[in-house]
Amino acid sequence: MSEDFKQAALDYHEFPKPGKISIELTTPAQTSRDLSLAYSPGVAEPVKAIAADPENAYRYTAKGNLVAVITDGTAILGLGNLGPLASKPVMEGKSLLFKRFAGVDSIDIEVESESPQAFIDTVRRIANTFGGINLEDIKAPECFEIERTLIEQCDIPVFHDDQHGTAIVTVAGAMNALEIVGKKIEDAKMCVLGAGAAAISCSKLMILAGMKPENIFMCDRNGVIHSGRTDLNQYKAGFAVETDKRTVDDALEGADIFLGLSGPNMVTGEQIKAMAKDPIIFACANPVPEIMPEIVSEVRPDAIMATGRSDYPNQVNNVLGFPFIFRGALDVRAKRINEEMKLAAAKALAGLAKEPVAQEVLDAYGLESLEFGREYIIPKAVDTRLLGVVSSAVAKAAVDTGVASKPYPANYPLKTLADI
Ligand SMILES: NC(=O)C1=CN([C@@H]2O[C@H](COP(=O)(O)OP(=O)(O)OC[C@H]3O[C@@H](n4cnc5c(N)ncnc54)[C@H](OP(=O)(O)O)[C@@H]3O)[C@@H](O)[C@H]2O)C=CC1
Ligand SMILES: CC(=O)C(=O)O
Ligand SMILES: [Mg+2]
Repeated sequence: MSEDFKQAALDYHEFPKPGKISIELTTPAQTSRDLSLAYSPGVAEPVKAIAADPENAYRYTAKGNLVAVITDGTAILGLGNLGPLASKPVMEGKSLLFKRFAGVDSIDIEVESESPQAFIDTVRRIANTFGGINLEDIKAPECFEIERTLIEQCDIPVFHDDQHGTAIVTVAGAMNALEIVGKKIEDAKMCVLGAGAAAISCSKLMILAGMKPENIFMCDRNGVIHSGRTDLNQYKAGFAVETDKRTVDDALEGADIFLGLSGPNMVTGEQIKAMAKDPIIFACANPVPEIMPEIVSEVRPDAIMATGRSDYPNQVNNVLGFPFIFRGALDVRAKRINEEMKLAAAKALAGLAKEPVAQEVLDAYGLESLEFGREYIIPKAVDTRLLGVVSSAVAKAAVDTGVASKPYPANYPLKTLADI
């Protein structure tokens, strides 16, 4: 990043007001009567209605369209454990994306917690306020138990974005990339660098989409996760394979897909030379990928390349998932976000990339044309059709699998934010 760009990023966050989000009123609050309705004495009426029936919270408060973005700051992007306060710009950023792309109101909450249990207790105690909880940037392995327990204890959707949002977008991109190079997911071999929240969840969804577990070579700091290792936690152990491969170089040799969910500049051009023909390289660490696209195009011009960033083609980033997944889940008041809803979202994303691209999308990216192919495997974040296509696929899957408390909405598929 140039010094100019770094300063521009700081200025963006400082001006015109510090931060990226604020709260707006939805009802009039000008006159004495307005205030009597909004506050005392009028507010007592919805209070009594909710006390009599908790469902009324969805009718009389902002709960139904409000998602908490909650973190402990232990895995902020690929920057590591910099603590809750430092994570606030990322969490405000997620709130910005929720509102901008899917009309979901959201507030960031950065929790200082001494243990996973303390974090769980904090989230559980404030869950009533929200229609959904988006867990963000919580490191593995703690994130798995945190999410599992909160799903069990809360009656609203709890979704760890780094796990499932990332997995949905990765599977969508990988399905399309494999189609473009004429390979089948059942035959594809994948080297995964990283064995944390995102890597484990992406690998699980790839298996659900058809990849063979024995074709996944996952690597952590100690190399390939194989059946001879005795240092694995239960989540990594689920990916231990019977193999002679030991290093990242071994795992890359002959691999059809490289999926990087680790940290900056972890692999070199030399290392990816050994991948199979037409390699698919998803270097998804943020903000600096495992390998830069410029290096890949030099050594492997036959590669399909994706990063998590907005400034290169093929942005494989959970921004394409979480706003629309919550939109669909909230609108049918789903109790949880299940595997069927995740796969439906992935398929909807993959399908949209094959449709003609709107002029407004081309304008936003300064492009003359764009069509399904090596440089366009996944829709652009500003594509307004994402709202309708992904949220309706998620809502339909929720209704079909019995986790929705409301029917498929009459106003679906949504065309614009004004339809919400
Ligand atoms: N594009 C996108 O949409 C997303 C991208 N990401 C990116 O993925 C990365 C990981 O995030 P997340 O899963 O949440 O974090 P976690 O802390 O849960 O996992 C990090 C993983 O990276 C591994 N790792 C770190 N350094 C190395 C190394 N030198 N060699 C091998 N493995 C290494 C760790 O290995 P070990 O287990 O040995 O400690 C760990 O398994 C981040 O860069 C993040 O920005 C995450 C979510 C979404
Ligand atoms: C994109 C994202 O959530 C991450 O890099 O952590
Ligand atoms: Mg994240």
